[in-house]
Amino acid sequence: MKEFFKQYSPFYKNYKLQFIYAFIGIILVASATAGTAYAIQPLLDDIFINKDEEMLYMMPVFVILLYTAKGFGRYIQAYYISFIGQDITRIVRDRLFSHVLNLDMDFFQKKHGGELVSRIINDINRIQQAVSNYVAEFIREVLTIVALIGLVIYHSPELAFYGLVVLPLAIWPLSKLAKRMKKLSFKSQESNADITSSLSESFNNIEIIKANSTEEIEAKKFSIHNLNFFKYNMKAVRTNELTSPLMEIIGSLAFAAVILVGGSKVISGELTTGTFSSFIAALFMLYTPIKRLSSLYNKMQDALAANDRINEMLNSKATIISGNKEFPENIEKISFNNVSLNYGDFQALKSISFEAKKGDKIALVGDSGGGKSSLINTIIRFYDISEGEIKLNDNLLNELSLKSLRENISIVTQRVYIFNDTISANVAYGYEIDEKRVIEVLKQAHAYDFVSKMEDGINTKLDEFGTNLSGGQRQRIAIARALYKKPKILILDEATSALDNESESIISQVIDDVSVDKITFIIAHRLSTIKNASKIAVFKDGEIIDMNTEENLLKSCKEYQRLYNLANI
Ligand SMILES: Nc1ncnc2c1ncn2[C@@H]1O[C@H](COP(=O)(O)OP(=O)(O)OP(=O)(O)O)[C@@H](O)[C@H]1O
Repeated sequence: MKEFFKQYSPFYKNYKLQFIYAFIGIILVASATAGTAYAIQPLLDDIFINKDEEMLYMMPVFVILLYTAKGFGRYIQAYYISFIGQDITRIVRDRLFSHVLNLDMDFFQKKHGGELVSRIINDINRIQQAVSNYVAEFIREVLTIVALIGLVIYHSPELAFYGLVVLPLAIWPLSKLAKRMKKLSFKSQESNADITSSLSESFNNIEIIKANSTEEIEAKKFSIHNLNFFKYNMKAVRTNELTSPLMEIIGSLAFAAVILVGGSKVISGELTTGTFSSFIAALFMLYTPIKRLSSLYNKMQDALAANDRINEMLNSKATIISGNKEFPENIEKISFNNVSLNYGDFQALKSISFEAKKGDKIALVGDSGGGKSSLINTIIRFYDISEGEIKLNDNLLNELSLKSLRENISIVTQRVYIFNDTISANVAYGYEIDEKRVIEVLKQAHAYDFVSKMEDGINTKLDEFGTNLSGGQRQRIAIARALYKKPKILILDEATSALDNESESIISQVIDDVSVDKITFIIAHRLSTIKNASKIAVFKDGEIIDMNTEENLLKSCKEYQRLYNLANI
């Protein structure tokens, strides 16, 4: 808990004014609560017993004032405290999202998208209450307790002793309950993340679910996660709700003692009825904030568990570190020297060495799993190599700034990413929209024909998955996006796989034209796509077993002959 507040206290200094207003509210609530208990004594002694008429008119005014002050105090406290909580969580959520976006590709491969969504939304919501409301409630309840304890001691120190002596008894069971709450909160949050993951998986894979009629299977899988969530929540409710009866039973012991001792003092005339009633009222009122404090402590455990999960993410660091050199103005060559790449224990690339020059179109071919995409991963630094070196001109790849490196590389993969925005914003993604250039690259990508026929042309809105486009049209938009930023390295990973033969051959021509001032890598299973490649690298089990022109490979490389024959069956 100390750690938690240490982590969030630096935020508080930005909210000095809001804290002052909230604190005024808290003081009003605490003192009005104690005032209400105090009011019972003059009510009984002066009005009912001494029949004091002046008091009869003063008391109603006093009570209205007390409750108005309490209501007003509660309102400003609630408003300003919520403001602080909402604002801190907004900032933490922004920070967490941009931190996560900057983590390695590997992190995203291992974590489920739904789990990340759950942490950024649900876990942060759970800390919102803790950073603000719980703090305010804590202060308010403590002040109320102090004011009420002051009042009971003022009325009768002896009775106060009997009324309060049992309190320490409650500490041990309450702390046990709190520990259990933290454990349960952690489990409940994990199963909440499972629910979100399961939902996002189902909606992302809806096509395959429908095509295989697996709605029922998926619904059953979901209901298992849902049931787990329910079970953990119910366990948490059981634990949390125990606090209240526990406190009440302990409180009843105190009341019993007070009635016995206090009652006999009233009978013997040592105490007035009014003082005794006011004392009892204060004691009653005292147990409410104490009960609230202990349930606050339990709820805090939920926030602590959420915070542990948030910190786990904030503490994961990117291992792909940016260099500080700019990408060379004029790219001459890229060279691979004995490059290996491991994914954990698995070696995906083994001793790769070759060089590609400006204007080269390097085709990467080979069986599935051969390592072609892994090579691309090393160029764009989605993964860092385990051995060897990659150089751009004479700069080591990892000496370049990541931003500059990625600004100068365009990659088109088989999976096309469309953002929920206009066609022009999708094409110019990450850059200022220059409509002339958008149209130019759409034409190059052979996409302008269909775009210009759309109702709003390049301003037509696409949805997130580009469902208002065909597969081939989506690919053309992706190719236009890749050309828009005038990359110095162009990577096409099965980028034309969804195109018909005619469009594919036109786009191959376009690629030939644009590739003169860049280095182009092309991965394609359709060998017609790579017929104009300057060199073809043949991958097998993470190695390049041969690299040559198609003509030479057909003469001397058995593996290429095999691929060629397979492709031409
Ligand atoms: N992120 C990853 N983590 C662990 N292993 C991976 C990862 N990406 C790829 N691999 C493994 O590395 C090997 C090479 O994969 P890669 O994607 O480079 O092959 P590929 O030649 O591009 O295949 P395809 O033609 O099917 O796209 C495969 O065995 C694959 O399972």
